[in-house]
Amino acid sequence: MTALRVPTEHGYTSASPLNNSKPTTLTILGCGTLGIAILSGILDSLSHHPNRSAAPSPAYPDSGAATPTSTDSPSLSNSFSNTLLDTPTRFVACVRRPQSAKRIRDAVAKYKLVANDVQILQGENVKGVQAADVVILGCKPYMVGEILRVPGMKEALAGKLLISICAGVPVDQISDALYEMPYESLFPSKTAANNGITPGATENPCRIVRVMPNTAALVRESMTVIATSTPPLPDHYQALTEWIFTRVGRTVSLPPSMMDVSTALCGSGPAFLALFMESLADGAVAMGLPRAEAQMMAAQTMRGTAGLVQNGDHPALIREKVSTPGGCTIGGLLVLEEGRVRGTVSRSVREATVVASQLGKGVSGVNGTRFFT
Ligand SMILES: NC(=O)C1=CN([C@@H]2O[C@H](COP(=O)(O)OP(=O)(O)OC[C@H]3O[C@@H](n4cnc5c(N)ncnc54)[C@H](OP(=O)(O)O)[C@@H]3O)[C@@H](O)[C@H]2O)C=CC1
Ligand SMILES: O=C(O)[C@@H]1CCC=N1
Repeated sequence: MTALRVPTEHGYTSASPLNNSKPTTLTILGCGTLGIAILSGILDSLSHHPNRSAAPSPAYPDSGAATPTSTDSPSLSNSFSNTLLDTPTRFVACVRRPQSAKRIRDAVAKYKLVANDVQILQGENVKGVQAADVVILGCKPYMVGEILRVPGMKEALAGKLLISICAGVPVDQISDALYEMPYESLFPSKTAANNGITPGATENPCRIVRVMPNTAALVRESMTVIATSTPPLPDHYQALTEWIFTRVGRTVSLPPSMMDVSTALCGSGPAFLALFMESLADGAVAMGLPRAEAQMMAAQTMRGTAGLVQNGDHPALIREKVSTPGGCTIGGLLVLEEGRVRGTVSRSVREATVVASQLGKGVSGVNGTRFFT
């Protein structure tokens, strides 16, 4: 038996009559640009495919390519049923300002089937976390301490899964804000001497996992990196994390040491690619193409090229195949090389990696101070 609950046109019902656990609630603590993108992507997934947990993305409607990890897999279903934790069907979004609340309301309004199950709270973070089974921490990196160190937060999080999407904030920093201890020491391995207890340790701490999605979660095309945890997440929390981020794109697991470069490549990547796309369109506009067509054509060309790479073609081979001897492509490519585009783009990823590593430290002006002491 699985304990998966599925949304229907008439509301939410349990897939199994034997499962009477309460609906699983996902709270986004700090629901701004990225939080809304993730929430919208999940709602889109649920509203288009209420009976399918591995819904294809709107960008590739027939392929299901954006969701390679099917949550229909027995292992995931079993993970949930073992703990009576369903996939989330209720959502809470926490912000401070009325205009932020309105922004969320406007964004979720179009997902009529599920929008009624989105509650927006202003200035009620602890209440939002109390209602949650799983929490996404979506505030700016420098706000993490201030948001987590409020009375009642630690208790509200007890035993729950806390997923941080904050750039440059290691798990230990979150653990320190909540428990004043490194994360690993919250879960001591049991020996005869300690009986699994560390002096001063918190009872029932939350599990923390760091992930790095990107803004394409809105169209369910995020590339999300899920950091491996020490100790590993319990299976049902690992499955829940993967469920959430496969709703909104692809996922990969990497060690925590890879999170800053992942932030630069995947988190910042849409901005870098948007700049390149604009440059392509600008060139075409300069040669007489109308702006709207130029932008659409640049976007589709970029997407098609990404598709070729995802289909197994090496980028260098794509370049060679397109470059007819004496043709226009090699002419254009050599202009790019003269402009040192490859070195410049690579350097921007290196720069963003170093800046990302500083973002959680609560200092301002991290750009322009690349040579940290
Ligand atoms: N934007 C992106 O593409 C990416 C962002 N990230 C990371 O995601 C996180 C969020 O970024 P982004 O969405 O751009 O930031 P936003 O500023 O858009 O969102 C932050 C949200 O947090 C809310 N917030 C701030 N303070 C509080 C508080 N005390 N209590 C409750 N809510 C609060 C804000 O609302 P209000 O002002 O009303 O309080 C706002 O809605 C960052 O840590 C960033 O590093 C990672 C990858 C990509
Ligand atoms: O620019 C930033 O700091 C955030 C993190 C990655 C994308 N946006």
